[in-house]
Amino acid sequence: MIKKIGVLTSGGDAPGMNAAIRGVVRAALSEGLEVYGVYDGYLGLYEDRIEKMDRRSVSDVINRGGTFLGSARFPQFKDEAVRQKAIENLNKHGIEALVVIGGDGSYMGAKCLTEMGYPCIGLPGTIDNDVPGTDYTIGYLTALNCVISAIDRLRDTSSSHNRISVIEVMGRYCGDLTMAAAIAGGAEYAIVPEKPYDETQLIEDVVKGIKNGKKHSIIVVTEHITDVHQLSKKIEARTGRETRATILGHVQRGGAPTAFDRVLASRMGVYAVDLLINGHGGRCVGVVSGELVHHDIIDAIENKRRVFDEELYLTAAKLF
Ligand SMILES: Nc1ncnc2c1ncn2[C@@H]1O[C@H](COP(=O)(O)OP(=O)(O)O)[C@@H](O)[C@H]1O
Ligand SMILES: O=P(O)(O)OC[C@H]1O[C@](O)(COP(=O)(O)O)[C@@H](O)[C@@H]1O
Ligand SMILES: [Mg+2]
Repeated sequence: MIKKIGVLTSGGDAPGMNAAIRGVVRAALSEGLEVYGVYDGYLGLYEDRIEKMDRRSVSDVINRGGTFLGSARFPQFKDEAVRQKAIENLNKHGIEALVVIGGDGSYMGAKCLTEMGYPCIGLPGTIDNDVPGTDYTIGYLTALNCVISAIDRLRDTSSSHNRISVIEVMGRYCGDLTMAAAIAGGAEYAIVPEKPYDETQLIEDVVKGIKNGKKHSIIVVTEHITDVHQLSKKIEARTGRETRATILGHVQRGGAPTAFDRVLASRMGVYAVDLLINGHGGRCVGVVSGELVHHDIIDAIENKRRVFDEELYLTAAKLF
């Protein structure tokens, strides 16, 4: 049976990553395994910054946002020779399998290691909710709460000033955060990457809203679709209403994880260790309809697509 495992966090940090590391470390120790933490994701793996963890290593972290192990973007990991060095480092420590907590990019890294014969388990950790094979990623719902509270605040001031508010939300190329925040924040318009964007139509809809008596409007837009400052200027020019753009930025990534994310992360951490002691490597973990599931990581990346939630989209359309 497997005796030594490693754990790392990679890509953009997400609230609940600490709870997931803690789940992996404590479950592994409870099962009699040795567990090693890797600092700063694949970068630390390459640079051999690896330390043995004990139960106290993960004390006082369950409530903290971010990741105490650190994270990194390390594009060099796409290079096979770099990954080979990482595997050599793992072998040197006698670490037989690695739990990777991260988003779609980190999953690619874990898939590549698995293809090179080194077994990995992927846990979905990203605010973007863009990982295949799971309904929710660790950190998504915490970030969603943050976005909603920002929208609430912007609503207060934009309604006081009869202004239009354009709010840019993270998500990379996934509109889940935008869609859900728009519904929960009572926004008038949600612009997401999964649907065509028609700027002229949007501006005319805003004009129509004003004609129908709207005193202010909230438009929520996923990043990378348009320049929200330019869009605001165009809306202001067409409507004659003051319009302000707000890019929420990295505040969305921080803060204490919600109860849901702490529980989800803890469950997934324990589940990852269960998979490894039962001889499963090369898997990625998800939660589907409340149940934990695991998929082949290579198949999940090559063949599973994130399905856009049409029902949510249609619901939003009736509420705006
Ligand atoms: N195609 C790939 N092959 C190997 N490693 C990758 C690949 N894509 C991403 N990675 C690794 O995963 C890291 C995190 O990916 P990134 O997309 O930045 O964040 P996330 O995992 O949160 O989506 C990258 O910095 C890189 O080290
Ligand atoms: O922190 P950075 O490097 O500026 O990256 C910002 C990106 O990271 C995210 O916050 C999280 O994305 P990942 O989980 O893919 O890392 C995206 O929503 C955003 O586009
Ligand atoms: Mg990603």
